[in-house]
Amino acid sequence: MATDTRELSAAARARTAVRIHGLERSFGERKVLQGLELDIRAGEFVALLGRSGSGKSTLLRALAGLDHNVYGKGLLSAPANVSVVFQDARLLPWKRVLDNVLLGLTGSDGRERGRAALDEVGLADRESAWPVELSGGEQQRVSLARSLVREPELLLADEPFGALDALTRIRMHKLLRKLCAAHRPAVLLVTHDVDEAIELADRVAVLEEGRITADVPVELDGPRTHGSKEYAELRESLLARLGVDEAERGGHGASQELAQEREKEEVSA
Ligand SMILES: Nc1ncnc2c1ncn2[C@@H]1O[C@H](COP(=O)(O)OP(=O)(O)OP(=O)(O)O)[C@@H](O)[C@H]1O
Repeated sequence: MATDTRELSAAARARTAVRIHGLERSFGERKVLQGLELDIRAGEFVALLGRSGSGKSTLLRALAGLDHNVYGKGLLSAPANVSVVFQDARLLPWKRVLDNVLLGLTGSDGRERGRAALDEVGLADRESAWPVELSGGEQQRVSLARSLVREPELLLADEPFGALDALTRIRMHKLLRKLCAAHRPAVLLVTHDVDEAIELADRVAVLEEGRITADVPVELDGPRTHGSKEYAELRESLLARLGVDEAERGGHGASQELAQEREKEEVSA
């Protein structure tokens, strides 16, 4: 874990950043969110798992204020200062890297903050590059810098690493952990990857049939490596909850090579 952790006071940690109570959302006859309940405390990192079509992106869009048709007897309270990271970096191709980071940023110290954010994601020397000159992982790092330079109270991430290769993804996990430890936003990360959820989150929630049906704290001591019994038990229980059967389980991220790579990254963290 990063050493530059910004400690939140006990009072700040106890503050609820996101409160969702009885949220409903339908598309025509199809009820996607049905009385959903979820709270996220300030600085807390929650991963959201769920089968394809279970409504994860619908929930994220509602929280981001991008869905003006959320209705029903629901309560949704989220901070105004929200940043969103998507699976594709969504950089403007006609703007250089630093200008992409600065998009919409106000204040006289903008360029300085933008450069500092690029430095945090390891791209200080690429500020004048065009997006097309960057790899997919580098573009996603610019997208993270663009999100965090705004010091959001809430960071929403919709499968941000889904399009990256497995090794780049591991490195991005390490970077995201470092950035979150430094900036302490509340985070809601949508992912299909159970390992990603366990490695990054304080809590893992499962969305099924429009509701949160499991909300599990990740209480693993030490590095979250695949080798530990606790990790394996939590992974199994989440996969079972998602209805992934025995034959499908070893899959994503479980190869020996990736497990070793993860451990190397943990040791150097
Ligand atoms: N604008 C829309 N109009 C009609 N139906 C929609 C709309 N947006 C989402 N849906 C439907 O709502 C359901 C949930 O979609 P959503 O994108 O939230 O799922 P998801 O859990 O994010 O899926 P995935 O993991 O595949 O990305 C799906 O059945 C989808 O077809």
